[in-house]
Amino acid sequence: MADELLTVAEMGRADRAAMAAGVPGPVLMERAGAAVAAAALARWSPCPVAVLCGPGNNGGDGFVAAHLLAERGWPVRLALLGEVAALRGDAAWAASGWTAPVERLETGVLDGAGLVIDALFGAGLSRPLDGPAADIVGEIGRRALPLLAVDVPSGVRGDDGAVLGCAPRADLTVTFHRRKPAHVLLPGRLLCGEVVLADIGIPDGVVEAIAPRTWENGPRLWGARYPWPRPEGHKYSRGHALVLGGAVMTGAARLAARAALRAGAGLVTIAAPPETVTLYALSLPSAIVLPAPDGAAFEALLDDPRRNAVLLGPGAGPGEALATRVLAALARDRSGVLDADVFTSFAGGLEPLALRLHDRWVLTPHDGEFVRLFGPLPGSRLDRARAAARACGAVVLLKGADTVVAHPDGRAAVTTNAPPDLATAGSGDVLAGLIVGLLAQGMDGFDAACAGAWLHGEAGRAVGPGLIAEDLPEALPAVLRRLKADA
Ligand SMILES: NC(=O)C1=CN([C@@H]2O[C@H](COP(=O)(O)OP(=O)(O)OC[C@H]3O[C@@H](n4cnc5c(N)ncnc54)[C@H](O)[C@@H]3O)[C@@H](O)[C@H]2O)[C@@H](O)CC1
Ligand SMILES: Nc1ncnc2c1ncn2[C@@H]1O[C@H](COP(=O)(O)OP(=O)(O)O)[C@@H](O)[C@H]1O
Ligand SMILES: [K+]
Repeated sequence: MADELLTVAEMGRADRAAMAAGVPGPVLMERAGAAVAAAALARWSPCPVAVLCGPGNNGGDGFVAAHLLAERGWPVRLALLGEVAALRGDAAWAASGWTAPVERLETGVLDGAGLVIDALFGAGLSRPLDGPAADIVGEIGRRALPLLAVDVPSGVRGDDGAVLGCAPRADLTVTFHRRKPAHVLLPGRLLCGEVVLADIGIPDGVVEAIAPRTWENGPRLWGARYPWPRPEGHKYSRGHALVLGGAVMTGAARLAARAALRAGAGLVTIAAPPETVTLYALSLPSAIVLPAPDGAAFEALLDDPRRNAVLLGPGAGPGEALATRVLAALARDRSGVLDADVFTSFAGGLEPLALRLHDRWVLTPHDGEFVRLFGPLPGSRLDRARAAARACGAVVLLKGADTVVAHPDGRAAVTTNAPPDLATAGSGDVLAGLIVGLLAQGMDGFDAACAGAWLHGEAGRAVGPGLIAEDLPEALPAVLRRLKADA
């Protein structure tokens, strides 16, 4: 499945470009409807079907699919929101191929149905569902009917996966040409069920011309630049990460350091408060643990240019001391990750960071931390992460079930492989460690954030139920072995 995600406007451009290149609208609609019918035939045994059509082209796809399923002998009832006479363009053409009755959109059309095809609204959804459309969506849920959604479950907004009014939960969603953000962002992703991407013959070259800026996160995005160890390499050629260790919450930096080592950093130094040196050293034999009693000692560690990537925040404790160390790291030519307590330390005061950040730094806030630093930005998680990256000049990774990575230049990726088992204390520290480990090996900020989030998700899946954060670094070798085998 292609990784690019098209906005509704970009998909409209793709449709128009295809038509301009000589593929007529009805041909696109015929192929879209045929893909819907094929998906129904592939997944369900013949059964009575209720096809629910809306007033636009999404409804047009429904008319085509209804016709093809009826041709195959499936008992089909079709109901339309509005009047046939009001249909325009390709949808009117599609309706003309349906000679059986067109029913009014009422819940009675669901009686006896073994499958519902939802072709009410797709890309054209412009306001919350109400009236008969909302009634029937509610009834589909109450009756728990199997559902195939055309393009998106009706009520889900294509650009951000938000639900306008209400939307049904589909078992299968058939979408066309490329997926939309709604197929990967929550809650849309959860309402789509399985997503099938159908080729409707939009010519090669259309996507390249549109040059989309959003992707599903996965190895195809960054795998070619993954920093596998080279035969002639040595530990000094694999980067050296410096992790600021806290005095009280020592687990966070320990998890992060371990993850940085597992990600392949050649060396990891933990800058530790003197009284904690033994603790850090005993629990992490492969890390270097050095005492850093004050800011000057930390700066001395930073001054060694071999320590090329820095992680600050996990377990560090918020406040002036952390803020000073962050600014010291940013004053040097390093890459790094800012996480956790950094966001509290700079709450409401982005400017000192924004002045110094650049795109070899990655900020990894969860939603709460994000608001603390960037304020309540409007829009979807994609919009907010993009706006934040632009505002601070660094890569922003907004954590959650649908983690978004955004670059200041507008590129963004949505991570879809993370299981909810990752929602456990310390899991974010591991993520920060993975990213700093990849940065130390020379990956750029966007690649490192995307790769780190994806590896984190895969490690989470490998462990599954019962996962605790300590398991994640240990799960990494098997994940990396598979990644390398597939490369
Ligand atoms: N050539 C094309 O443009 C193609 C379009 N395709 C299909 O066409 C769909 C997009 O078609 P449209 O742009 O016509 O949009 P839709 O069919 O999604 O809906 C547009 C219509 O619904 C009305 N509407 C929007 N929200 C409403 C609400 N909440 N309550 C009541 N009415 C509402 C609008 O006023 C408009 O009349 C895609 O999702 C896809 O399924 C496919 O056939 C492939 C080719
Ligand atoms: N429901 C979920 N599904 C998938 N991943 C999740 C979910 N909730 C949280 N996560 C992931 O778990 C990690 C939690 O990080 P964070 O909130 O910083 O925890 P901590 O500070 O305890 O380490 C993040 O990578 C986040 O994306
Ligand atoms: K739909």
